[in-house]
Amino acid sequence: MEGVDYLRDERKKSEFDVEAMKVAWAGSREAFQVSDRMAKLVANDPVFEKFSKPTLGRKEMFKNTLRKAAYAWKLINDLHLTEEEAKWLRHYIDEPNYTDLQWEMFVPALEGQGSEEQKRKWLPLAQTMQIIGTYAQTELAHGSNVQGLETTATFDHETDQFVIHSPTLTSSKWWPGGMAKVATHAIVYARLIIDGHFYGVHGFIVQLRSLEDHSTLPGITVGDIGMKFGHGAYNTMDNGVLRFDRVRIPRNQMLMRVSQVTKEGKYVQSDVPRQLAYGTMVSVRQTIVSDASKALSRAVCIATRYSAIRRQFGSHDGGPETQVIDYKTQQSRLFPLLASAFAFRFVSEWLKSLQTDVKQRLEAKDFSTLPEAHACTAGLKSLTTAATADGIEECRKLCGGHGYLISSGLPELYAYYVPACTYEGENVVMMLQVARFLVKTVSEMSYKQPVGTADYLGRMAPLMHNNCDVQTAEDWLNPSAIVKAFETRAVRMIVDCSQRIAKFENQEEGFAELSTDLVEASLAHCQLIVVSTFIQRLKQEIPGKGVKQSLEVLCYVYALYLLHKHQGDFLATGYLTSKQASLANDQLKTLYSKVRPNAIALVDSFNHTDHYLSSVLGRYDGNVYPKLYEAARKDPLNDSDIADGINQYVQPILKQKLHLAKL
Ligand SMILES: CCCCCCCC/C=C\CCCCCCCCCCCCC/C=C/C(=O)SCCNC(=O)CCNC(=O)[C@H](O)C(C)(C)COP(=O)(O)OP(=O)(O)OC[C@H]1O[C@@H](n2cnc3c(N)ncnc32)[C@H](O)[C@@H]1OP(=O)(O)O
Ligand SMILES: Cc1cc2nc3c(=O)[nH]c(=O)nc-3n(C[C@H](O)[C@H](O)[C@H](O)COP(=O)(O)OP(=O)(O)OC[C@H]3O[C@@H](n4cnc5c(N)ncnc54)[C@H](O)[C@@H]3O)c2cc1C
Repeated sequence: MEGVDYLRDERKKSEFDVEAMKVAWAGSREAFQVSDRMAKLVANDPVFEKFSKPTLGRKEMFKNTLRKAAYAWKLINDLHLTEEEAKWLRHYIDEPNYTDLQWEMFVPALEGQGSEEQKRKWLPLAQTMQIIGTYAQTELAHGSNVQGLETTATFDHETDQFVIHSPTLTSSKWWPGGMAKVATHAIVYARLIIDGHFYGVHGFIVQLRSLEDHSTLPGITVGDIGMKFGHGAYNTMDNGVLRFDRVRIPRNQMLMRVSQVTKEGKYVQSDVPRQLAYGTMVSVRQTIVSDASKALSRAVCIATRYSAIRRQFGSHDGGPETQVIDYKTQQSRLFPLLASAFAFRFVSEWLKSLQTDVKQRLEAKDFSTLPEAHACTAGLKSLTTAATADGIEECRKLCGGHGYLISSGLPELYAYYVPACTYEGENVVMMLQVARFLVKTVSEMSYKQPVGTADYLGRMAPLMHNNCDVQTAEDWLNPSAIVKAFETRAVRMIVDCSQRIAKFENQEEGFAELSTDLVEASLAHCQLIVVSTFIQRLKQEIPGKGVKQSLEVLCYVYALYLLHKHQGDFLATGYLTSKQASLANDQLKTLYSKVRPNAIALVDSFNHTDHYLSSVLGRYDGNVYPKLYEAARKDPLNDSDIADGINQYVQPILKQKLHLAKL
């Protein structure tokens, strides 16, 4: 039997309706249809071929990406694609490029931070790509500490302009995507100075390049910051360095929704919180959570299909060897990642609805849910990107040696993905933001009832004293037992930190001293959100034979896997006995055997095309070995029998007549 037959057999084992599961994964039938249409459009168009990418040099690779982006823009216009379709199209093209910054950051920054007048002027230009923008916040010396940025924007009364300047080497903007070679404009974050007074960091629209011939404008120095981790992965993007030598822009190019500077040089803070200036980061963090489930599902799909095809050991009578997916150790590493992909998918949907709600409230000048939305987005960004980056690497290992080949699709996926742990808020820094929110919520509880994702803190008294009543492994198959365990662990960790901070004379000092524990408490809080959201999702109607049941199994796998992984927390907080923790682990192993027959069908439900996966190991048809061999044959080193350099550097060594004694 070949891999093709193995996957065919696996698909027959499925206990649920795969087509219905595809809809559940996508969120709705319409969402499925849009993404499916765009996936096929990209996969069937030779312009979007990407197998040659690993062999291209940086310049060729960059040019090739520009070509694809231009063609994609033509398709978007010619086919009158909707915003949603265009987003999926870019997603399936699968090469980071300047349009990510244009659509994910530049346009949202104008929308979220521009005044009505500014939006009227700049948005049509950006939305029709007459200008191309980037988000220039991070500098050589400061990324996380936004208030520490050094670039200055000094108001000049006489000319009614701001003077944008890079006073030091360390104030050079460093990292913004698309900035080195493509962007014509940037939202530049700089310290506002009026009459020698500092008014904090604000965003300014600055033109970098001529719209006539694309040359850099006077006073601007811009370039690429150099190759990044992994060859093909993120090197299609021109992350840039940018310096200003007293560049002048009109006063009306400061983003003026949150605060304004008048013609007279008066600084006016409007009635919206100044944190709204960070709104672009919040919206992109939500997109990043959604991206996490896509990246993880991609890696899991490759590793699962390959694990069903790969056989090692176990043949005693000349019969077939054991499929590696049947090893319990393989299952215990793979299936929690499969469950995590679904968990992240559902939590990202929930986060999107939370953001929509916050947006509507902001329009009505209700800012009450902003701190919670910030904490949720920051925390879930951190949790999902960290787990996804680790998960992709685990999938590479699950594929043994072949996982290390570029043709497996995993090394480049990892290299592309791993900076998500750093950009848009370094993960530890983000968890500390969650901790601030939690500690503050606890300290305000005597006069303010916690709401939303923090509402369980309001039930602190029972949660501090309850004990787990699980007695058998089956008792763990109960959503309320699971939620109670996660709530109790989180509440006890947060309260413990809060009480210890309160003992410090200086609270900031206490916070710093306890920051490692605080990060763990924040993680416990965020895991509770993911687990509860999964459980809530299962309370909704989910059509299709066996779909809900399969998702229930995955939900328990996700929760009990976390419980097992973090059992130290659950035991240390005194909620569980070691016997109950061990029962949870027994149940987890039983659940793995329920996932096993459905594993291939579950990864098929992601509806990933072979083009998108770009993996010989993850091919839908399972024809792995012949295609691995074929891919290897195509390597440029195999173009000729005698490679360049052999005659020059190897032959002379072979032809030396040295005697051992002389060596
Ligand atoms: C084969 C492989 C290839 C595969 C390729 C596949 C490619 C696919 C390609 C395309 C697909 C298309 C779809 C794309 C989707 C992809 C996603 C998009 C990716 C975009 C690309 C990435 C580009 C990256 C950009 C960046 O990184 S931009 C820079 C981001 N920078 C940061 O995030 C900085 C982090 N720092 C901060 O956020 C803050 O400064 C801080 C740490 C929060 C500051 O803290 P603090 O000093 O306390 O701040 P204060 O200003 O004093 O605030 C105090 C107060 O405010 C609260 N606060 C803080 N922030 C917020 C906020 N945002 N909202 C509300 N409130 C906030 C804070 O909690 C305090 O509150 P209290 O006073 O109450 O305590
Ligand atoms: C691929 C990529 C693309 C990017 N694109 C853009 C872009 O388009 N536009 C843009 O403006 N920026 C961009 N960035 C920059 C990115 O946003 C920053 O790198 C990120 O915000 C982290 O900041 P930093 O580099 O200053 O890290 P640092 O803050 O210097 O982090 C270094 C270490 O210090 C720790 N640390 C920092 N502060 C604290 C603290 N208070 N407490 C405890 N530990 C702390 C961190 O946990 C980390 O371990 C990009 C970065 C990458 C890698």
